[in-house]
Amino acid sequence: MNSPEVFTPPGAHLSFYADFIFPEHAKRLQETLRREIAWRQDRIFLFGKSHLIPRRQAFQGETGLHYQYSNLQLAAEPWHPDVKSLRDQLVPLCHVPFNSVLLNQYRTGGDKMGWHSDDEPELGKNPVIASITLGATRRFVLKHRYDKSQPKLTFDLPCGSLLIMAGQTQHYWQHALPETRRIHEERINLTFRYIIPKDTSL
Ligand SMILES: O=C(O)CCC(=O)C(=O)O
Ligand SMILES: [Fe+2]
Repeated sequence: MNSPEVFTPPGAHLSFYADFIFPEHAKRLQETLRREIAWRQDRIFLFGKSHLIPRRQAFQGETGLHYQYSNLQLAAEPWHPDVKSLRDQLVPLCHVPFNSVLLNQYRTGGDKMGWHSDDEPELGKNPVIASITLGATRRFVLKHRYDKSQPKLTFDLPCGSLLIMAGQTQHYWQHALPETRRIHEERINLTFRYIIPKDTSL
């Protein structure tokens, strides 16, 4: 594996590995996950109205973990073995004991994710998020939350790439995956996270 390209604009720390997974392996993995993941298209409520989210997703990890997102609470499903082996590669690389992953399936360029930060309290302070792309290259953009003079950052994330967001990135920056109508192929994205387990003994 080549060393990453590192980007450190004010308040962010991003490491980009263009070729984290070999192309043939990445392609096979995409096909396996497309077939074997229990993808769901949930509804969220925004300003009193219900919307189908513009992508499909799944949440996996250690038993008992939950991911809270808008009005949704997803309980962790058991690791898919191929997802678990990616986790096992990322733990020593990032020095983070990732215990969960959010999987997103963008069926075509019409599927997308709006501006947000991954700053839920259960991720703790300065969470490290490791993001793997399989399938179509889509544009991933970041913008500073407060300092509008900071230029936007754009990454074209290719199949098999890894982008690590670390440091204060989630406090000072938002990110999004805009729709790209000219793309008709699927992209699958896996964002590995460490969720602080709730102490159930209390
Ligand atoms: O699909 C992507 O690259 C971004 C996913 C993301 O931001 C998230 O899951 O929080
Ligand atoms: Fe995110």
